[in-house]
Amino acid sequence: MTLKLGVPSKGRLMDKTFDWFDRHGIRLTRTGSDREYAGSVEGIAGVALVLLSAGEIPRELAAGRIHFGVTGTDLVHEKLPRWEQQVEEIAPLGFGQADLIIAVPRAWVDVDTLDDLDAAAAAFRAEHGFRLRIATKYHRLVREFLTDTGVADYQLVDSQGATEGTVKNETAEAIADITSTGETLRANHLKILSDGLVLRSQATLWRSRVAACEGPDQAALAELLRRIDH
Ligand SMILES: Nc1ncnc2c1ncn2[C@@H]1O[C@H](COP(=O)(O)OP(=O)(O)OP(=O)(O)O)[C@@H](O)[C@H]1O
Ligand SMILES: O=P(O)(O)OC[C@H]1O[C@H](OP(=O)(O)OP(=O)(O)O)[C@H](O)[C@@H]1O
Repeated sequence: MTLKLGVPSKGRLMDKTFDWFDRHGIRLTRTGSDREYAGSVEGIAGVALVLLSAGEIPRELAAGRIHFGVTGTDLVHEKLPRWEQQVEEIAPLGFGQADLIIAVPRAWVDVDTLDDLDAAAAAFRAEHGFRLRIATKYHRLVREFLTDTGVADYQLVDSQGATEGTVKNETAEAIADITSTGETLRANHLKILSDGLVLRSQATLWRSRVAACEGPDQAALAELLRRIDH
């Protein structure tokens, strides 16, 4: 069976992933029109490129529909329960670094730590009759983190994008999202809690443990692992 390599189909991760494989003697290219999600692999036989949304690559790996895939640590940890059983981390790629953090309005001068947030959440509930809302798309990771750190009186509200805007829009009081330069947080008058780092993420090459059993082309597999020094 052709060895299938899943790569983000657009944006910052796609270009840097192509560069990374190029440095390892494997040339990935998009083919067809700008809009067509088709690609080719040169420099190694028996490998096919599958262009996918970064957010869907964890699921495709877990289902065994791709043998290898590139996506962020954050997306694998969020989307795959017990991810270690489903995928193997082959190599961090050194780009796409982002921190998943908890942030609150800068104007909350008394709230700098998770303990402060816990106290603020209890006070918020007493005053407003509903739980303080934290907007995020990282439901599993944030819930686990807040449980482990003892923050209780909150609710998660789903935000699939522009999460930092939810506080200004009054659909949430706090957020949990990834940050890289910190500019989006600053522009939206938010500050990171001093102990509010949930996860450090970067783009990573993963191997499906499920697809490994389903017989990819062994020569292609050996050659790919040799090229990436694994
Ligand atoms: N500002 C950023 N700097 C560096 N990495 C980032 C940044 N924002 C997101 N990332 C990383 O890029 C990866 C893809 O993020 P995201 O889910 O936002 O993808 P997307 O570009 O919206 O793609 P899609 O909608 O197709 O899934 C994630 O692993 C994330 O950690
Ligand atoms: O710390 P910074 O360098 O400012 O980057 C952080 C921003 O980048 C990502 O958003 P993206 O551009 O993917 O848009 P989205 O929020 O609509 O997903 C992330 O969700 C933050 O909003």
